[in-house]
Amino acid sequence: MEQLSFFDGGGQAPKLPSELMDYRPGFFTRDESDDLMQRLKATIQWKQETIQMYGRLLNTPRLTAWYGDNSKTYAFSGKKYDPYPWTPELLLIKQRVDEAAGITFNSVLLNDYRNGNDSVAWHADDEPELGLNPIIASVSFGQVRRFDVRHKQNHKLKYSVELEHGSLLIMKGDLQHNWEHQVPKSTKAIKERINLTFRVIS
Ligand SMILES: O=C(O)CCC(=O)C(=O)O
Ligand SMILES: [Fe+2]
Repeated sequence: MEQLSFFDGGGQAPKLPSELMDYRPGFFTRDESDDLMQRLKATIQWKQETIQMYGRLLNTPRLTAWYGDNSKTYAFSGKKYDPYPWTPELLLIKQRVDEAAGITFNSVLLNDYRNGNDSVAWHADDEPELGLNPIIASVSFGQVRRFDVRHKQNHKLKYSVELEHGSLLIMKGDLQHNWEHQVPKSTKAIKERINLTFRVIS
């Protein structure tokens, strides 16, 4: 097993541990990625969800959408979702991702980070219907954003990767069990990013 590195915030980000994450930049070509980003922006039924926090109703800081096989409902942040049926764009992406991961995914959660103010807070995708140590395949289009991973018991154990336009990140091992991840806000004026996380829901 590889030695875990401490991330000091400066210098080079450590190499990603291959038992947790497999990062493939350029999984989709630039032309494919430009085209898919535009099509997803136009065709996905994006929604601004709300979350109950500290007794207040807050807007989720990004737009989301849930697609997949119609029998697979998904409970997320205390709500139940019925997925929309697969679209041609999603099936095209899913086919490539299924092949790369060697898995037939049955659902996808989409996130639209409209600008640097949109983000996802520290969490793990550890809902029971995903099973123990699930494989989740994450596809990114548009603005490069930083994806941080930290160990739940030791926040100094931390990795970061810049998720590029057209990239694939396969999350595996105990990443959803012993680690958590985030996409932090950015104070810079940055563009839109769309992320898709393909999952197997039981
Ligand atoms: O946008 C990303 O790269 C991660 C999204 C994520 O963690 C999630 O939807 O559960
Ligand atoms: Fe996640």
